[in-house]
Amino acid sequence: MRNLEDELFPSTPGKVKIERAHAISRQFHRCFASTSTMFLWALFLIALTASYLSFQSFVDTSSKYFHASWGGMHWERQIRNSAQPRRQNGYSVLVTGASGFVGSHVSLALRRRGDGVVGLDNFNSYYDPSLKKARKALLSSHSIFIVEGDINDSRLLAKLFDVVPFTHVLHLAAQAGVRYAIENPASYVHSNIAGLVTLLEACKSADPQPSIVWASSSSVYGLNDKVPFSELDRTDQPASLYAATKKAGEEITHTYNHIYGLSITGLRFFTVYGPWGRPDMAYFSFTRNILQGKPITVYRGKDHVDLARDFTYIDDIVKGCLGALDTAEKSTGTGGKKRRPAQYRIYNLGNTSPVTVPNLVAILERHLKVKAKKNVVEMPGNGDVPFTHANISLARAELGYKPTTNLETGLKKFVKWYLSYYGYNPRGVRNL
Ligand SMILES: O=C(O)[C@H]1O[C@H](OP(=O)(O)OP(=O)(O)OC[C@H]2O[C@@H](n3ccc(=O)[nH]c3=O)[C@H](O)[C@@H]2O)[C@H](O)[C@@H](O)[C@H]1O
Repeated sequence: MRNLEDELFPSTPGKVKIERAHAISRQFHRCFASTSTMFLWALFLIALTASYLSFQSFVDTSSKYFHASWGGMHWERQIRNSAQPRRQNGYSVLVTGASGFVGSHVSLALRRRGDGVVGLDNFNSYYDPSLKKARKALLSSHSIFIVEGDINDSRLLAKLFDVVPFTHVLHLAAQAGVRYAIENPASYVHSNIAGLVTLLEACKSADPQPSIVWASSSSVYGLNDKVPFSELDRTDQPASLYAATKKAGEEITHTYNHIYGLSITGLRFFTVYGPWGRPDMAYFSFTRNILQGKPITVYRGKDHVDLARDFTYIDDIVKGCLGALDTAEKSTGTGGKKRRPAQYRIYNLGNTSPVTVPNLVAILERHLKVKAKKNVVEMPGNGDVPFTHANISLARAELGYKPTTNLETGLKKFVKWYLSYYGYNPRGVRNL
């Protein structure tokens, strides 16, 4: 009986050697053949994986592209229409942050007098984006088109300047809020530094270069205690990262003015308030809480001194912005080089009459006809300054800036708007 070994190795010795040799060689070939097959399979799999990955990245990139809310002939037509001035020698203004508080007001004012306006806004969720969408709808009803995009998107900016020879850029897009900088410092660097530089790069390369008017802040005066704050006062002691990024913006814009001939006007806004305002600001959140019967926190300075702000009404700020745009000279650069020195200006846009925070609350109580539940606490060390007070002589002389609305009147208008927008609904949800 042949055992298993016999089966494998036949009994003839000589033949065995030969057979064995053939068997080994066959096995070797089989083995080699299977190794090379495996190798080929492995190669095939690697190639498949690689092509899958590159396809995925293509899909990612293109989906980013295809899903971007900008681009295409229809989009370009909307941009051109919106940028078209309706008056002789009217401007074509790119307004960044156009769905923001100040941005929406100035855009409407520009449109009303016949200038062309294209808005740019990223609709971030720092505060309720539905308010920004509502402002967008308002602008849209006045034929102002707002591009949904970020000032950090250099391709988008290049495209916008490619489609429209903007005469002016009103740069209001920013991460606002003094105290939020403690929670999210990176957002300030992203918008107020990186975003600003990306925008200035686009402006510097644009042909023609636009004139730039942009929002700095009263917060740059920081710990300065010489009042009222004048543009000549020191601004090297910021109390918050917000203030530091705005101060950095003033230095950065100076550099672009110096090297590339961009015409620059920086406006230091003093606590702007009014209808369609920012829900994160004290007058707005106090109103909401008072109406909802919730307590409000009122900060107080050292030695029980009340905090005070030079609250400035939005319509006055709008006039200041228009004055700055109207007196802005043309930029002097081309092809990334300046041909001669360009205009560089900084102005305070305040109200010149500071009001204490308890006084602000008292005015709101009167207009709302509701008593506030106040929690008075020591001002936390989170970036606040005890007071602001603008000297506006320069803006008055050079921009024709003349604020006319006091806090009493301005808050009355704000409360009227607030109640019509949100209704009396105690939850503060908009009644549609
Ligand atoms: O001029 C500016 O450049 C800045 O103005 C605004 O900052 P501020 O002047 O700090 O306004 P805002 O927050 O309304 O606080 C007002 C007062 O209420 C006090 N305050 C605030 C909140 C609170 O809960 N309690 C309170 O007492 C608070 O201590 C303060 O005394 C913009 O937000 C900012 O983006 C920037 O534009």
